[in-house]
Amino acid sequence: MKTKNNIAPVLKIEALTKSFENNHVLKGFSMEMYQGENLVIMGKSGSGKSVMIKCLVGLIQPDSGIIEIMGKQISTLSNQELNHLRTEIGFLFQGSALYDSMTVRENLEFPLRKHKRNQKDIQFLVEETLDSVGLLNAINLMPEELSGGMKRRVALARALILKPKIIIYDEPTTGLDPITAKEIIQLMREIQQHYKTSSLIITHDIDCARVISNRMILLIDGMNYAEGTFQELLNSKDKKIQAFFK
Ligand SMILES: Nc1ncnc2c1ncn2[C@@H]1O[C@H](COP(=O)(O)OP(=O)(O)OP(=O)(O)O)[C@@H](O)[C@H]1O
Repeated sequence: MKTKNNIAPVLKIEALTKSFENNHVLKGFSMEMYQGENLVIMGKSGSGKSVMIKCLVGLIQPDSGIIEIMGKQISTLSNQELNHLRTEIGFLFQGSALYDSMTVRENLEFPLRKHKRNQKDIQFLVEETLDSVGLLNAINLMPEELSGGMKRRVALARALILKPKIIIYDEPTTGLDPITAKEIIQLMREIQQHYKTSSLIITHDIDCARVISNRMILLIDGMNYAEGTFQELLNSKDKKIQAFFK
């Protein structure tokens, strides 16, 4: 396997293509992500970020290309192996997507049920994870009783509860006021330090990208058009790159 400084990537995408009829969305997108890094992917609306994530987690089939997660090529895995691999990945989707009819505790218990843990372990994990997002006191509340920022924290706790090696954040600050967005970004940084996860962050929020990214990739015209640190990309003279920072 190709490595950088002898470290294998936790995630590797090579020459990914996906079209919907004449709409060629991904045209050979490649990237690598390494353990412990916060990698931000930016791209204009409709550039194919969600399509890329769906390919990554096996929700849609790419037309061609290779995806490796922790050294495993996902197209070669059985459903059972794929399901197991998915437990190593946490997701924070747009809009939080909590179950409205369940309490915070039940929302967090839900992903654990499938994994045959005993009630005592479940209770411990739920409380530990809620504490790590600063919301232990909200454990018995219903989602409708939470603010937007609290909902996002609970969703983050749910993404973390199986202690994933990779977390995928899809627009983590969308719909939040600037102060709450800053709090969520700060929490993402703390979580990365505490759990040593690798984070793939899809965002339009340039402030979020500046604060959180160790490295960024710009998805333009279906390709990995540019990658580098925030500062490197900010200093670029390329007009397509500059457009992101205006
Ligand atoms: N299931 C599908 N069938 C047909 N076209 C699709 C499908 N899913 C996505 N597309 C098309 O693929 C393109 C990329 O969509 P995608 O949702 O990945 O964009 P995005 O970069 O995530 O945008 P946004 O930032 O607005 O969320 C769009 O033109 C979209 O219409």
